[in-house]
Amino acid sequence: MTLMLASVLSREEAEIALAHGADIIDCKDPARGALGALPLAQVADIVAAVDGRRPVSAVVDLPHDVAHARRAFEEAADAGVDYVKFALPLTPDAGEIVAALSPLAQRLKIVAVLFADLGPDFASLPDLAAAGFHGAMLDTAHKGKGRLIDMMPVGALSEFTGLCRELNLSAGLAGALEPPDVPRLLVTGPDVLGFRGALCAHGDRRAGIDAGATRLIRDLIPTRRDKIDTLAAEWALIARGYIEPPGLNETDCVFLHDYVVPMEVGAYAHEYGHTQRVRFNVDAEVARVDVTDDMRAVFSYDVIMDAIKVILAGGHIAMVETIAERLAESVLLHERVRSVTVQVEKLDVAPGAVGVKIRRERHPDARRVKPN
Ligand SMILES: O=C[C@H](O)COP(=O)(O)O
Repeated sequence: MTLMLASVLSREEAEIALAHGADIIDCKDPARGALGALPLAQVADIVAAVDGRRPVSAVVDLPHDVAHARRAFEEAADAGVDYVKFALPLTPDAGEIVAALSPLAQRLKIVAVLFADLGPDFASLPDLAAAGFHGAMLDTAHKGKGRLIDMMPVGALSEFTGLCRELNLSAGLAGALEPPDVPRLLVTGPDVLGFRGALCAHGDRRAGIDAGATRLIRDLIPTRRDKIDTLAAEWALIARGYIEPPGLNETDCVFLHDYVVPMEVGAYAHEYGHTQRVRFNVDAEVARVDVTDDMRAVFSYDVIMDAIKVILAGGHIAMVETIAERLAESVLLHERVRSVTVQVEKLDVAPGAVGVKIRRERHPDARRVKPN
């Protein structure tokens, strides 16, 4: 289950985020860059306002002196937060700092933040796990210069969340995320999606948290159904195909046609070590919901394209059949998809195209029913 993290700078913003479904309240000062710490008194005030209704995280500016770094974390813990986030240094002594913070990991959930636009080194993830850290989060350092998915392809994001999963680290993704990014990033299986800008009016991370914007993000992230208690949430269930829309049983087709990418594919020895052109044609039969122009109801062709990119990021694949099966399975993960037809063709093997075309349906039992 992916959790929604909302970055706030006051108790008033924390109340809005809580009222509209945030799972984690993150204390951060957007006026101080990508990972600006709030004064401890403000953090303590937010903790008091939240009053245990949800976990609270806080950003700590990491002093480079290890003793001071440890003290900064202890002060955050004393303020009552559940998680502490800090920017993992890119300097050679990062491992030393991680090791020095390790003893604190017994009493505090520590999350190291890596920046997708600063050339993060995923090789540091095992050190974080060995130090007992709770998790790692990919964010963007230069706000206003693009979204996370602009800075790092979805295949690399999927690699990050996969590595974290293997290391039993919580995997967070953030970075100027916008509503259309949410279904695309859910495909990578993050434990946490973090937001500030998308929760604010007009996406301006330095404006205040906006109730409607926060509600939209909440509705885009599937939540435990036992928390569903509003018509809007029920409608979100309809949009995701958990329950049948009243009186509607038609489907729409969302497609991606003639998408040609260079890919390492083939079973012959001579097909290894280089790419060849592969063409994708995908038609997803999607349950129609009687709405327009609302992100909550969208099953986007982006999701199909991202699923292909995630498969590509996995390296050489011998059989086009394997590619087709994995792609169909990934697209069918989305509750609104009733069936999908996938055609995968190699274009450089013969004068024409060779490949496979499959059709897979959602298993009837897979359809969720509205909680009673
Ligand atoms: O961890 C969450 C960050 O505060 C994300 O902020 P942003 O959405 O403005 O990039």
